[in-house]
Amino acid sequence: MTVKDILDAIQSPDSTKADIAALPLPESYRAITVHKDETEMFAGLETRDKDPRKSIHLDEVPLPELGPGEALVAVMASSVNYNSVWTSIFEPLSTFGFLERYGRVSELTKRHDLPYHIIGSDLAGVVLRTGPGVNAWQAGDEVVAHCLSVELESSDGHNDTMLDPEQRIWGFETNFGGLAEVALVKSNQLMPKPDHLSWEEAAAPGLVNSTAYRQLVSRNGAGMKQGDNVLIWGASGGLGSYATQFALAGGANPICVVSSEQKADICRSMGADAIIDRNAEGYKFWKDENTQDPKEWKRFGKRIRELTGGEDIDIVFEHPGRETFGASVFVTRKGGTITTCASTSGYMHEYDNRYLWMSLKRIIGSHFANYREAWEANRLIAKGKIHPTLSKVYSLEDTGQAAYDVHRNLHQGKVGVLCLAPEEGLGVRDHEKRAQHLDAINRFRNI
Ligand SMILES: C/C=C/C(=O)SCCNC(=O)CCNC(=O)[C@H](O)C(C)(C)COP(=O)(O)OP(=O)(O)OC[C@H]1O[C@@H](n2cnc3c(N)ncnc32)[C@H](O)[C@@H]1OP(=O)(O)O
Ligand SMILES: NC(=O)C1=CN([C@@H]2O[C@H](COP(=O)(O)OP(=O)(O)OC[C@H]3O[C@@H](n4cnc5c(N)ncnc54)[C@H](OP(=O)(O)O)[C@@H]3O)[C@@H](O)[C@H]2O)C=CC1
Repeated sequence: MTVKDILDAIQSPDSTKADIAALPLPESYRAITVHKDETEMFAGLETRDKDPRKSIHLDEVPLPELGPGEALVAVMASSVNYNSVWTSIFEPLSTFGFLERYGRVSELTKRHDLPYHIIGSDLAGVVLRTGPGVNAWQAGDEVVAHCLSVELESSDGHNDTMLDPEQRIWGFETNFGGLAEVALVKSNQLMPKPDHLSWEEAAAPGLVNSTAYRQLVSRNGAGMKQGDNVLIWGASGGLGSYATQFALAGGANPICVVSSEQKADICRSMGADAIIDRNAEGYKFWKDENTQDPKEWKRFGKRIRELTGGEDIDIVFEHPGRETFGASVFVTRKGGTITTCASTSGYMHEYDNRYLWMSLKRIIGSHFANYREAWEANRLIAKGKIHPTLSKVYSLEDTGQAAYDVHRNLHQGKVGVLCLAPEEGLGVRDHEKRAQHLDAINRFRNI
């Protein structure tokens, strides 16, 4: 049995779930990997000069053993997330350290500690097999997978699964990720594939949509409410394109920061009207590598007040990190919230703490989403209330180029990858629902 036979069975209109369940599993499959013996290949280079096209490989790999509570999924499509960029440039750490640590947890997790790391934290596809103890899902189910991997053996994670001491991001801190023809997931990562979307559209939102949902909407994050002024950095990027949609759909007032007129247009087409082009307006929050310029924070804050009719920011949706964090803390209103999930430009932040404590502001750390939050975020996609922001789609062979584009900020919204799907546009089941949302679904395409 080869992967090609599996694809044929999935694509055949006559296949039943029983047929898929009866398919023998392939011994190997193609997967995007980075190699442990190459972790030093970029030593001495600046971050921006580390080229994912050099470190990302397409390899034939053996199928991993299926354990209890797990599922093997035939991956029709995946997407590029920034965590795969981090893995491919071995920053801030080599992810092989995560695999080694996971491998020490149990006999079964040893499988993950390999000299290659199959990366990728999103997928849309079809369940091939489930392990012992899995009842909610069966072979043939069309699914997407979120990227929260938890052991749940400790009480710490039973209120909010993100707090599990063995919480990991699948395809980043675990092996057998989604940028591959087959992926291994825990069955509690599975969610129904939105039926009005193609495989590549369904694979695009998962990670960023769930993260933006927790960070901005959930009470575990900023708990956004109607009328809030929400400053969204990178408002047309991966996270930001979902944060902007959540702000608009939730009756808040997004103030979108972008770096080009083209990106400003995308935000306008989503329905936002308060937009700051950080490039055109030339904000320079740092005078040099070690000194910030509070006058620039103030100029930025004045611009926000012009756009809001004199109001300041209730919630900052932060992720650029070092470059913007001082400004983010400054422009937040008294009692407001800065919610952060990343530090793309550097994780050693500096801000003037007087503006935080004297004005009773709060900084909230947020990371991915718990199962319930991921499910709620996916439900909004399935209902057509939030839409994928897929711009460009690459083949599995070209994943290195796709990751390069994201690393160099050459992309818009989300970048998709076809894994088993032979072409774009397949997998749509509800054409009527799709027709109602077609413009929104295609908003980011080919720009
Ligand atoms: C969904 C998508 C998400 C994204 O895209 S996020 C962006 C990409 N992700 C990242 O950039 C994050 C990458 N990860 C990291 O950089 C590291 O992963 C962390 C900095 C988050 C953690 O570092 P580490 O070295 O893994 O863990 P330690 O907690 O620093 O543990 C080292 C030692 O320090 C001890 N320790 C921890 N807390 C304390 C404490 N409070 N007091 C004393 N010791 C402490 C531990 O036990 C351990 O010790 P022992 O080495 O001996 O085992
Ligand atoms: N903790 C978590 O759960 C998650 C963390 N992340 C992390 O969040 C970060 C962003 O991810 P994602 O949105 O997918 O990435 P994208 O690259 O798709 O989007 C980020 C956007 O941020 C803007 N940006 C980048 N650098 C700067 C800067 N120095 N100053 C101001 N704006 C900047 C850019 O927009 P423009 O040029 O238009 O301003 C860019 O498009 C990554 O570091 C990622 O690892 C992502 C998802 C989950």
